[in-house]
Amino acid sequence: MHDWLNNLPKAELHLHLEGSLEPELMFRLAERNKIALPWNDVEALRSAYNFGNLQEFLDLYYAGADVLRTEQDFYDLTWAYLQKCEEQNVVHTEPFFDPQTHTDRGVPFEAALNGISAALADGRELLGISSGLILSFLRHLPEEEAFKALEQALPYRNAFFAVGLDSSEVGHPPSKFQRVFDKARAEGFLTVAHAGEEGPPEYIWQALDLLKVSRIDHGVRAAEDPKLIARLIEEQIPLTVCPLSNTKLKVFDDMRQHNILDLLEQGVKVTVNSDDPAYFGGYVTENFVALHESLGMTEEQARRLAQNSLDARLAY
Ligand SMILES: Nc1ncnc2[nH]cnc12
Ligand SMILES: [Zn+2]
Repeated sequence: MHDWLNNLPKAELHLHLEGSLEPELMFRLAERNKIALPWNDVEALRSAYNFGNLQEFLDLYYAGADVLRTEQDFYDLTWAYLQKCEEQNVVHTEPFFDPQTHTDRGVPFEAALNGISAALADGRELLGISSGLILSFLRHLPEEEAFKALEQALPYRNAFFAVGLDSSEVGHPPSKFQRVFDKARAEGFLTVAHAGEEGPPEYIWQALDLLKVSRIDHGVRAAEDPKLIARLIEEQIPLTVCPLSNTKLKVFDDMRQHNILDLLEQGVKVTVNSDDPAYFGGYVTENFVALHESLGMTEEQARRLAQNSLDARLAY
């Protein structure tokens, strides 16, 4: 069923590696690392995946990420995701990696990065999937902490092509990170940022004007500001939209209310992505299927969305 959507060649431009941690792998890593999880089994964990907003999800997501301890763990996580990409004809991916989630728990930056980088290299060689990694700062922490994460990354400059901004959005505007983004750009990084997921259109303006981003992650609340929509169309700034995420986190109550196809028809360069597929009910193909089933996305629209994702790649 829906092979035509699965078979479309596509890129994924909004994927948190830690969000691809499937419950089965979480339990396997917990056992391997002798960590007690607060859930009895995979079913109990899955039944906790009911979120009222972004923060409720993040609390569980950071708890789950605690099973990631060794280089091998990060390799296994990334490799499992790449195998999904192969199954779904995702030919290119630009995942986020949040080092602070791990270094703050005592996991060495190098262990995490080496595991991820080795899997991405194998993905290139064995699966033919091209990729580029985005170093993403946690916006609920102070800007100084983001500076430290950037400093840690500089010896591995070539492992990353961009920096990003994620975690709790409301109350943590892009302006809080202007200086660290200035520094990252001076070091030659491109920039992207989550904005307009739960936060207001003003945060999208700030991401564009202060952080000089090449893409907006989510951005669906831009629809509330016609001037902003005009700018996104004029400059063809891509939005990495994540439909299943948006309904799971109640940005939209129901998929039938999602605005991605309206934005597409207005001329906004929207793309389809999975965000945290292990938590939100599916990878890229499942997101396309949801748009087809709930919004009546046509084959022509699906092709345009897939082409947008290839056009919006930043890493080569
Ligand atoms: N949807 C999301 N928004 C912000 N930060 C995140 N980190 C992981 N998923 C996220
Ligand atoms: Zn995200």
